Amino acid sequence: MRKIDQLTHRIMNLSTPTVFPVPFRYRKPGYVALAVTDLDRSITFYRDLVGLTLQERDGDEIAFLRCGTDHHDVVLYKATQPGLKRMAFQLESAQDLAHAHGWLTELGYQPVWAAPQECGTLRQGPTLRFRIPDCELLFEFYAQMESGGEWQPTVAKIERLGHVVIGMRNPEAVLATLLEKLNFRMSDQFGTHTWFLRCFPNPYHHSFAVARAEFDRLHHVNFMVTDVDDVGRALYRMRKAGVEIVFGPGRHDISNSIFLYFLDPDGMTVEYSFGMEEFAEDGAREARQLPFSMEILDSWGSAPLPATGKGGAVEAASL
Ligand SMILES: CC(C)c1ccc(C(=O)O)c(O)c1O
Ligand SMILES: [Fe+2]
Repeated sequence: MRKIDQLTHRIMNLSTPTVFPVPFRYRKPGYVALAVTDLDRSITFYRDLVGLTLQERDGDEIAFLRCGTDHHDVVLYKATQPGLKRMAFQLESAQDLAHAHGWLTELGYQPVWAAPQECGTLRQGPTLRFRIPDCELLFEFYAQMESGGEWQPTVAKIERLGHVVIGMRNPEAVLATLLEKLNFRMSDQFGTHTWFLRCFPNPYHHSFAVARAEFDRLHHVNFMVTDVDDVGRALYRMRKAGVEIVFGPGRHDISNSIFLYFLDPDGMTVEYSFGMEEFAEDGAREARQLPFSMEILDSWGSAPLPATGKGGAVEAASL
């Protein structure tokens, strides 16, 4: 059997923990922390063109934006280089968070509790951070975040922060950890380079996805919208504003989502999508190993421009 087939066979059989059930459950992808080179420029983009609301800014260094009732779904940090600072997941409860701490410690991942002052700035309860082997990405778990109050859509009826896709130089190692140790479930593999994962038991086809890349980097941040017209209107809004459209509009036959990808001011890729396959907690279908084909990637017939998914490294800063 070819090495790549052996690899695929191994990954596709990773879908449940091999030791015993992982002692915590996810509520949802919580928020994404991005490094941007010009805070005002990015606030204007994510607020006026993407449609998030500026909830709060901490001087000229940090901005909190939301697309729902949580205090933030995106946190922007002023930095010299654009990139992905961390990916935060909300767990189902404080008990899940406590169990996660013990579990991650047992695994030797040396999780650390964010300082109380930072939790205050983030308007979050206890917040855990850690890295996993062979991966630069900083993961964050929390259970409580202050509410930002009712959320009123503006230019788009965003439903939620949908998913984050990361490029990984060692996807096999990262997948083995995510699937065997961190309670992710595989929804589909696409070709030999992209794996779509659910943070269990969140039902959406993917909250997190891993793509093979030459170094650990952000591929894109996705926002799920309520209406297909949100995608159509975005196409013309972005064109009018001189924002580069890099892929779509189209339909991913993987998750059945209608999509549009465009670049933020730092060249980081943002995706709007409408519709997505959902999985029941019990009795969900098996993961598929889909062959790479452009028709599956976009059944409408578009193809991604080279700039798609290229902007921004995963920040390798200390915990
Ligand atoms: C091009 C990327 C990695 C991709 C492919 C498929 C879907 C989907 O089926 O929803 C995505 O959301 C993607 O971002
Ligand atoms: Fe996506």
